[in-house]
Amino acid sequence: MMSVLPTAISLVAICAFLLVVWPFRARLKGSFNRNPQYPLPPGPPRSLLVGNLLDIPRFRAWHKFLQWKDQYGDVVYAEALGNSILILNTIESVTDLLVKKPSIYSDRPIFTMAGELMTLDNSMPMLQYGATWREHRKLSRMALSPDAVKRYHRVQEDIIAMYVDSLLEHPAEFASQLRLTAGRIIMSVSYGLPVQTPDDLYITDAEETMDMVGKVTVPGAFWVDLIPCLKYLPSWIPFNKIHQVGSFGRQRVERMIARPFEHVLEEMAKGVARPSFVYDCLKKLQSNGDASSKVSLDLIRWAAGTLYGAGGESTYATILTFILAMALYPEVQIEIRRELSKVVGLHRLPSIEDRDRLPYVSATVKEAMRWSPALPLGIARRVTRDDHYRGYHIPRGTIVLPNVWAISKDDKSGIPSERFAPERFLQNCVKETAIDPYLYAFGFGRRECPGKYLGENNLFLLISYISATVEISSPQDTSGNGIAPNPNFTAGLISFPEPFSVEFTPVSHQAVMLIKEKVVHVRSADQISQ
Ligand code: HEM
Repeated sequence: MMSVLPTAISLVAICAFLLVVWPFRARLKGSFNRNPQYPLPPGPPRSLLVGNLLDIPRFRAWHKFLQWKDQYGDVVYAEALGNSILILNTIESVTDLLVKKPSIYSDRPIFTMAGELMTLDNSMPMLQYGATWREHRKLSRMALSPDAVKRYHRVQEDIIAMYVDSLLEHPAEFASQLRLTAGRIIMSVSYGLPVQTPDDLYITDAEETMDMVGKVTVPGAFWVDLIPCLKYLPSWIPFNKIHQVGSFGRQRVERMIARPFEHVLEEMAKGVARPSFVYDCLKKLQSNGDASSKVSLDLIRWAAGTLYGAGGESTYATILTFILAMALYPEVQIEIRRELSKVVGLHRLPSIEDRDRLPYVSATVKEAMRWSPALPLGIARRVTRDDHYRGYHIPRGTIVLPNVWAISKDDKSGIPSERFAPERFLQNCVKETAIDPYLYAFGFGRRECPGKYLGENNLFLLISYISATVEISSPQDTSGNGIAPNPNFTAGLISFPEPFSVEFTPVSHQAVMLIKEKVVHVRSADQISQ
């Protein structure tokens, strides 16, 4: 009895603290920080204890935020358990804050579960805005600048040709093969893994880890993200899984970033490593006489691991969206093929160099990014200093969510936003073109996606190779009627279409032969170099 009493008292004290003091944190902070000249931005009424926690849906919050835009305006303020949240619903407000005030709006919120407990706060998308983040950006510029990505055109074309071949041979696996393809491109860029690699093992590893990351980074997925001091609760407390989940995630993340990196170290030691981001970085370290510095090796390890995590899933999500849209809007495919046959002809496959002469295909790439953006709320930011905007006070520590989904719903072109219509981006088709998704789908300001140029090339090549070779259609029922897939999308940080079925039919014998010849060539070149 004597030993139970202190434990019970401390539990009651912890619970009292969590329930009573913590939720008032923002209010208390606010009353010290608040500039009385400026009120907080408008937003839904907040309850005393939990703020708007119960108003913000755990899944697809972007829909609710769009409704709030109609009720409260472009810039909406909310609170959840003591955390201030600012939702930016227009490109103007995002540009004013995230682009024009980079020193205040380039930090990231702290995710206790994913960041601290699973160690993902070492990865570039989650790194705090500071010296280490700058080092990461410097390294990624070396591999991903507009000039640097030209080196990857060949390998992108080879891997994408193999994907299109898999559509002909194993059409039912179109989604899993696409994920593998997006992963292979990044693995090849980051670690120099061969095109048809026996090391798909690394990709499967990374996919599983990224699945987990997608779930654990949904804002509000864990109470410990809303109330960080919960991490101090001892693991023996019943139902407290915080440390167990954290430790499982940490091991997965460590495996994902360590194994392919060690593979490159081994290949370099044998003298057979292929050029890659890791190879280039390690060579540079060697030439600086810094090759055994643990800090530098760790930095490269994390920078490379981050590329896969950040780049593979967003490419997969965007192209899966394109495939779904093509089953629903066959007229778009007809137009793409018409343009491809006019500009590229029927005797070769498209290439990056054709892009400027393919305005409809380029507009389709934009429409695939707009119709259902891969990151509907971008990646959140955190305000590092008190600020004011449009007469409102923005408190330090506020989490900022750019509502990319709301921005993408603009219909100033006159074409309803629900329709998949590349024409909205073509000056000769509409009076006023829609906002260019390159201004929002890849993020903003200093934290804008560093993989943008590689990503754009992936999207362009995938869309043009697929369209040049196969026609995508809805499956048919027994009476021959098309069963149109439902355009439903998942609810994580990265949102992609929920599983759906489509059919792929070769557009011509000639188109199939072009892909087959390319694949034979890729396979033999790959074998020679192994
Ligand atoms: C369709 C393709 C892609 C889309 C839609 C996309 C989108 C995004 C978005 C929205 C962000 C957040 C930016 C912000 O906070 O403002 C981001 C960050 C990032 N992306 Fe991408 N991305 C794509 C492809 C890639 C690729 C191919 C790579 C790497 C090879 C990559 C690497 C990164 C990294 C490292 C970050 C974190 C940047 C930072 O926090 O400083 N992305 N991306």
